[in-house]
Formats: sequence, C-alpha cells, structure tokens
Amino acid sequence: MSEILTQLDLLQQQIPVPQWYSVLPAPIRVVLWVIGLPTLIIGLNVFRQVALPRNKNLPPVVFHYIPWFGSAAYYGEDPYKFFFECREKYGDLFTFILMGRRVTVALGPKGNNLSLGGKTSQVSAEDAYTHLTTPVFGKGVVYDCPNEMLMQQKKFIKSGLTTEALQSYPPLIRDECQEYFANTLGINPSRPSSKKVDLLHAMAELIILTASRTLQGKEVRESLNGSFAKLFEDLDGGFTPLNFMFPNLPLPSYKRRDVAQKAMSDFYMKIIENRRKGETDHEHDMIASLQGCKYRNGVPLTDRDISHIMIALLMAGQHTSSATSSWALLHLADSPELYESLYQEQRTKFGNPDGTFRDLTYEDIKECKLLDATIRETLRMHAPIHSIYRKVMSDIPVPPSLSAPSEQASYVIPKGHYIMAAPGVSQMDPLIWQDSKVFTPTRWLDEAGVAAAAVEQYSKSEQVDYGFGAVSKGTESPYQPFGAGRHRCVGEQFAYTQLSTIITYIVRNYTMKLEVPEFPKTNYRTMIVQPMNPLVSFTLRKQEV
Ligand code: HEM
Repeated sequence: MSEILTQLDLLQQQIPVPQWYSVLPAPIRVVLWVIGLPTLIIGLNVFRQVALPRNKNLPPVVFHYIPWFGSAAYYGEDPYKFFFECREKYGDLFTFILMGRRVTVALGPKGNNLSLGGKTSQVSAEDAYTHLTTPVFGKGVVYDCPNEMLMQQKKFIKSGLTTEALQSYPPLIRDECQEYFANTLGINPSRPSSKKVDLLHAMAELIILTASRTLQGKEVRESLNGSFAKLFEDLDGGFTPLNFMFPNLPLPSYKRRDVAQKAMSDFYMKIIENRRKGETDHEHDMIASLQGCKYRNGVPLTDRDISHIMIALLMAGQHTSSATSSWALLHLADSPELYESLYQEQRTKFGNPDGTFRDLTYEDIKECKLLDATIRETLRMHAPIHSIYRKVMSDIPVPPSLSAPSEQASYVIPKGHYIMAAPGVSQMDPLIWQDSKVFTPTRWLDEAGVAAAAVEQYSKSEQVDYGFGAVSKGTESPYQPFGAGRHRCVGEQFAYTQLSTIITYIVRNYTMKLEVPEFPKTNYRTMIVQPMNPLVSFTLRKQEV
C-alpha cells in the first residue's frame, strides 16, 4: 500500500489536483485513482469517437469503450453476430480495434475480393500469420518464407495429391473407420451395439488416424498410439487465439509447443533418413512425393523443409476436417429424414442384393450427389475459419462500391492495418441464400436454385495461376469455405475424399441420435469454429457391412 501511495504522490506532483484531494485519507485516494483513471481514459476515448470529427478517408471505426482492448470481447464471443451487427451500422467496410491492432473488415463478395484477391505489394498473409504458425510448423516454410516460395510449396503439395493417390485412399480410410468404431469405440455385434460419444473428440481421433494412414504415411500412423499423439497435443496447444494475440508469453504451453515442434520435426527427419537408407518400406505418400521436389531455381527441398511442410499439412487438415465432419454428422443426427435419404442414396447406387454394400471408390464419391450437397451445406453454415487476416503493406484504395453511400470520399485502408475477410458472412447472407440459417443440403441439388447458380457463376470465373496450377480466381464468390486467390486451400480434394468416406461408412453402418436437448451451439473461442458439447449416440444397423 505504501509503495502504491508513493507512486500516486509522484503522479500527483505531475498532475494538478484540487486542494481537497490532499486531505483525503490514503485508502480513499487509492480508490479514487483506481476508479478515476480508467473512467477518465474511457471518457476521453468515448469523447474522441462521438464528438471529434473523423477522417473521412478512413473506414468508420466500431464504437468501443476501452482503448487498445477495443471490440475484442464483442468480436471474440460471436464473430458473426459482431459482423452482421456492424454491417447494419457501418456497411460492408469498417475498422475495429483488437488488442492494439486496427483491423479493417471488408465484407461481401467485393470485400472478399479486396483482401483475398489483393496484390502481394498490398496485402501479406505472411506478416499476418508468421508469429502464430512458424513456432508450430517450423522455419523456412509456409509463412516463414517469401510468398513466391509458398506458392511453389503449394505446387509440391498438389503434386503429392494426384488422382492416383486420392484413388488409393477410400479403402484405407474405411479400414481405419472399421477399426475405430469396432475396437476403440467398441460398437460391434459382440458387445452392446449402441454408444454415446463426444462427436468432436471421436472425429478428431478419426481424422488424424485417417490422415496419417493416407497422406502422412505409414510411420506416422504406426507412431500414433505412442509419443506422436503427445507431441501433437503439445504442438496443437500452441495454435490458439492466445498465441495469435500474444506470440511470446512465458507460459508452460508456449514452452511445450517449442519442445514439441523440435521433437516432431526430428521425428519426420528420422523417417526421411531411414527411408533414404532403404530401411523402411512405404507407399508413395506425401513425404515420398516431396523428396523429389525442387524450387524453380534448382534448389531442392531440404529434409527439414519437408518435415515442416508435413507438420503444416497435419495442422491445416486436422481441426478443419474434424470440425466439418462433426457439424455434418450433428445435422444428420438432427434430421432422421435426411439421414435416411443418404442411406437410400448408398443403397440405390452401391447396395448388393444381400443387404451389404460394395466398397466405395474415389470415383463413386462423385456419384453421391446428396452426400456432396450435405458437405457443401455444412461448410456453408459452419466454415471452419471465420476470419482470414492479411497485413496491409501499402495503402489500399477502396473501390467506391464498398464505401458507404452517404460518404463523399472514397476510403483508403492504410498501411499497418490488418484487412480481414469473413467469407462466412456472405455464405449466410439472407440476401443471397434463401432461409440462410436453415440447413438445407437440397439447395445444392436444385439446378435452378439461386444460390447454386450464384456460386456457379463465380466458380467459372477467370482462371489464374498463382504458381501452384491454374485455379478459378473465385475471390468474388459468395461461397468460399476453402478461401480464394493465392492462399486458396490445396487440401480441398483430400478433405472431400476423407469426409465423404468417413460419413459414408457411418451412414452405411450406424444410425445416429442427438443426445443433447437442443442442437449444439458454436464455440468461437478456438481457432476453428467448433460445436459445443456435441453428444450423439451411434447404434449398429442390423447387418455388419
Ligand atoms: C474441410 C477442410 C478444410 C477447410 C475448410 C480448409 C480451409 C482453408 C482456407 C479457408 C484456407 C485459406 C486461408 C487463407 O487464405 O489465409 C486454406 C488454406 C490452406 N489449406 Fe485448407 N482447409 C481444409 C483442409 C485442408 C487440408 C486437409 C489440408 C492439407 C492436406 C489443407 C491445406 C491447406 C494449405 C496448404 C493452405 C494454403 C495456405 C496459404 O496459401 O496461405 N487444408 N484452407
């Protein structure tokens, strides 16, 4: 207390205070400072926003009480509520304060185009994300290298995901599902045939099992029951909103992340070394594919680069796909009619007369239109990534169509801001999608449907090669769960193969029931949008398939 009072007395000498203040007892003086100073700061901040004229060339700033902290709580609790409410007030372009950062949100297809379609001289993903990703993935790859190198790394990844590779995955994924449901979850004919499970937990396990069996390779799959799982958990603990906001805190989780990164990187290095010595047999998986890759200037990927790319792929696919499969299955558990229709789709196309099914192939997946529509609709309503950030590297002039109609001048997003795309907003925009909040897979089957047509119109847009093969630019599409532009996802086809095979396995073999009174709410406090308390039960169908 005496230390505090000395400090206050020093402060008092700097700031003129009224006579009566000095006669107050010490505890009252402390209380006055504790209440008075924040009130003054908040008051000045409010005054500045409501009473002082604002720079008409800058986007409007979301009203907030606390400087520096800004709208962090409002945004963090439910980003979509925040985006939609701010859109009502400020239009498609506005800036908010997020723990000292100035983040300009650009909404709608035009807004998405501004950030996702921006030139590298104007926007940078590297500068927005490297503090989060480099300690997890490792150095020299993804956002720890020039953008032009990332584009080539994406090309290498794509070359490891050939049609031939993808064709080999469904049987492997099916085997993993069979093993997981029968043995890990214990739902098989010899035991009680119904079980209540936390879906998100189960899907997280199934996604890492199936990704390691296919894309990651035999050695990773074999290590999953041992040390690898713990390393993954520690590394994953470094991939949180806290790490995004504060890259270097002296917390145990940050230490564990760093130790795990080194250990996991060494683990992949060992795999590569052993393979090179010819000590292990393996399939032609992603590691094997990356081993042959060289940058355009002739420099080959080092073993360390390969290890770090493998970690990046593991992390990129894990939560995105486990959240997507969980949401899709939750909707199926919530809608017995849709579940039955999916079952009938399987029966009609692949059912044998004896009640069994023939094995699903990669080509078959394309035939399952309702399944495809279910996954698309899941990604429309539950895009795993709600906010896509870029750092603004040079002033961005905003096209007049994005400035509020009442404003006279066109806006500029200044260098040093972050620009954010939130494709989920256009994906749930009631002006674009009929009954936008209702899960309706059939909207994707209706050829004349407004939404499908709008998406089609954009997906057939200009083809661009950013360095990893021609892709449709798609930056103005109202549907972008896999992003758009130069940072567009290269794991989409893998994810679809994995998700389709897992859901098919479940639909063919089990019925499902929601085990919570209402459809699970969304948890936005994790990096990836996840369901809260997603309890369901699986019951074995009559015949084992
Ligand atoms: C449902 C599953 C998935 C969804 C919804 C998804 C979504 C996305 C999105 C939105 C982006 C763009 C990020 C940005 O612009 O900053 C992205 C990029 C990327 N994703 Fe995925 N992803 C999924 C699965 C996967 C999988 C399985 C892999 C790996 C096999 C993967 C690898 C990547 C890579 C390498 C990038 C490029 C990052 C960049 O260029 O900056 N993703 N993903």
